[in-house]
Amino acid sequence: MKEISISPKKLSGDVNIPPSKSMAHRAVICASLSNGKSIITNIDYSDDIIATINAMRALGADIIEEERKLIIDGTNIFEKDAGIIDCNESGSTLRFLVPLSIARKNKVKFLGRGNLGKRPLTTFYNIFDKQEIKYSYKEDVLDLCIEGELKGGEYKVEGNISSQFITGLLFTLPVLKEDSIIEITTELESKGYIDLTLDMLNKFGIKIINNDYKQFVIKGNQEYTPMNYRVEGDYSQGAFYLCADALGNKVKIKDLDLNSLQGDKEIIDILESLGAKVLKAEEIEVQGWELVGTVIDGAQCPDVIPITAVVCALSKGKSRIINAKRLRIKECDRLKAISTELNKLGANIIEEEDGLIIEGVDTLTGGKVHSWKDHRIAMSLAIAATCCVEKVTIDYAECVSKSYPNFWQDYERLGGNIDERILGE
Ligand SMILES: O=C(O)C1=C[C@@H](OP(=O)(O)O)[C@@H](O)[C@H](O)C1
Ligand SMILES: C=C(OP(=O)(O)O)C(=O)O
Repeated sequence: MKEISISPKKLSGDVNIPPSKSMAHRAVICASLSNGKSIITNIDYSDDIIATINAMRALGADIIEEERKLIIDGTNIFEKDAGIIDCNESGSTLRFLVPLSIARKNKVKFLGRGNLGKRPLTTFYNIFDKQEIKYSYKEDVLDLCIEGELKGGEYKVEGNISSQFITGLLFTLPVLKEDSIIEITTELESKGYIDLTLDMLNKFGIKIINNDYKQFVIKGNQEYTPMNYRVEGDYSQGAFYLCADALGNKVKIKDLDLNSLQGDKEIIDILESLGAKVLKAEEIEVQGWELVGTVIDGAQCPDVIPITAVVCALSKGKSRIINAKRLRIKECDRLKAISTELNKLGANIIEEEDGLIIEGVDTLTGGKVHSWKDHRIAMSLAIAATCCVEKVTIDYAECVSKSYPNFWQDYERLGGNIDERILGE
């Protein structure tokens, strides 16, 4: 276990935001399904992306790793039995690849770690029951065996548990023999992630009709065509620095596309609604000396809510975060985690069933906090530490490798004052 102690200090300088994890997952999957060679550049080898690369290899893709670049040939996809797919802690890898693994008759076992075995999969189990696909799983740890072949047709899927189920089906249904329709039975949350999926599919030659996110019409027998693609910067990670700036740090943020389809771009609107001034140029900067609490809807951008809570904790008056129930089924219960840990630092946050009520305070103190082994909680606490008057110590700091392996190096390069200690397990 790595413990990091941060002494109070503001961050300043330039940071290159790492490539979007969501877009990298999608590019690796689409390239692996293409008949021919694709080159995917600006790759960061985070734990989640490594899981997807290895999973696509297990399904038959040929993937060569070079420095920040992948050469992917999907010509032999589905030509061997998948065997074991280790998703590590990546919900995206699991939910994207469960349907894909049985696009052809297959017998496959999914393994994983951390909270992954506790995150919902019932949407897929309901489909398996309907299609008589054999499966067995263990409670709480991810150990899922599936045997069978997915058929096209009519799918009914809830929109408010995880958009990742829908993305998984959108990757898979075009390569089945039959045509398919997906009906979304409840209001769709995380819509931006479906946009990313549809956009990437379109780039790789797959056509899907989107009837206002209520219904997706998908022709079968389609073919993915290879292409070269550069992964753009990640708004979910950029959010940490945008929020840091709103709290008085001075970081210039590079490689965030202002025209991006990423749903987490909403962090810019959130900061503006709190009174921050966002300077939108090639390098984005935020100024925020008069932040005032407001109501923030988490339905479409769950991943930026923990860091948003840090900003609200230091904004004047009351903020409410609403429609954020899904944060409870991520790497940890993120509503509980962020409220508990920020309160240890002197914040005033009350947890509600599907959100948070945050009464702003003038300053945060310091002390020992728990990362809950969740990358987004650890990084949020590290940004909070830049506003604390005393030292902040964060445990299991290595968990950032799930999405941003160089986070602590970047933090230190920006002047962050950190001390590292390696302890036992
Ligand atoms: O499709 C994706 O890349 C993701 C979808 C979101 O999940 P939900 O749809 O479950 O909210 C998000 O939280 C996750 O980090 C990445
Ligand atoms: C929830 C996340 O990812 P995943 O669902 O892919 O595990 C995340 O990166 O915050």
